[in-house]
Amino acid sequence: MEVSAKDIPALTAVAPRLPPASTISIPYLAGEGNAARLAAARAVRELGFEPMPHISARRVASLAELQAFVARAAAEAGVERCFVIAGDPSTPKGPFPDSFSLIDTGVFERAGIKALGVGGHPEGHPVMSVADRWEVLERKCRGIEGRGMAPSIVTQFVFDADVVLTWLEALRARGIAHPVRVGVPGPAGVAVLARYAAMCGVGACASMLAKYGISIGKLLGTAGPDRFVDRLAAGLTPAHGTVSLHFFPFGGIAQSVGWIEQYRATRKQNTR
Ligand SMILES: NC(=O)C1=CN([C@@H]2O[C@H](COP(=O)(O)OP(=O)(O)OC[C@H]3O[C@@H](n4cnc5c(N)ncnc54)[C@H](O)[C@@H]3O)[C@@H](O)[C@H]2O)C=CC1
Ligand SMILES: Nc1nc(=O)c2c([nH]1)NC[C@@H]1CN(c3ccc(C(=O)N[C@@H](CCC(=O)O)C(=O)O)cc3)CN21
Repeated sequence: MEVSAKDIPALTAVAPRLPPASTISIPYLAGEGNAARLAAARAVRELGFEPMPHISARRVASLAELQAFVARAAAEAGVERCFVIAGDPSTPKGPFPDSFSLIDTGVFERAGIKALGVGGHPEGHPVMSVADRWEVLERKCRGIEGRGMAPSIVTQFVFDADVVLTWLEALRARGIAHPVRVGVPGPAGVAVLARYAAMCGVGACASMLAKYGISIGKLLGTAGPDRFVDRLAAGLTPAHGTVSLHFFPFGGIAQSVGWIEQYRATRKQNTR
């Protein structure tokens, strides 16, 4: 589950209902600085979860800033896993244009970080061709492994589970065997989901939205990932490797946790 600094009170409220040691991602939002994200990481640790701060390459001003952030995250919040991502700014703020340039500093393993997540893009990517995408993903994973850390992949959210299944097949066919967390939008109002899709550059045509359960004629309604998770669970085979979910709680933390509880209760046979 992804929880930003300002959502820590909401996480605290539902904490007893989440499995202990769940990984909680702390995204790098434009409005939240390093101090706020460090405080969030400490709070996540104190609640008994595993904090995974995101580092957005294009938002980091200097190597010194990166070193200080990772060192403090490790020392103050016991952080052992981070997620590296390029980030949306069209011009990098400092010396890091992409995720690989962060990995390549050596800062993470030197600070005792054990696992690094990178982004996957089942539906395509705003700036890279298909071939570049695979090459970049392989290079990032190799870089992480070469530095003695464990790579994992967290995908950008999509609305169509078939797109994810096809992408997973291509990923495994290329020999990339690392665990994947599939980004899934938690339940939210249809207009909210459409707004996040637009903000995050996620293509959401009517037929994909329909597969998620969103009908264009019902913009005032809400939609949850029931059909998406059903379809994904039905389509997954051992050949798809280790796959779990990463919730983007666009409709609120409590709503996503409530959805997970309800889904578990009604579809026990599909959960692992
Ligand atoms: N997968 C996910 O969960 C998330 C994805 N994103 C977005 O996905 C995009 C790609 O991130 P990564 O896969 O980490 O790429 P990356 O760091 O592996 O970079 C791959 C290539 O794309 C170029 N690039 C990346 N972002 C760019 C941008 N905003 N403007 C111009 N060129 C850019 C880089 O310079 C590099 O050549 C980012 O813009 C990021 O904001 C953001 C948050 C979460
Ligand atoms: N391209 C891209 N950039 C991202 O930053 C990003 C993704 N994709 N995909 C997955 C997550 C989702 N993320 C986001 C992006 C923006 C907000 C954000 O601005 N939230 C505002 C409310 C905006 C609104 O409701 O219109 C906030 O105050 O929380 C939150 C999470 C971060 N991640």
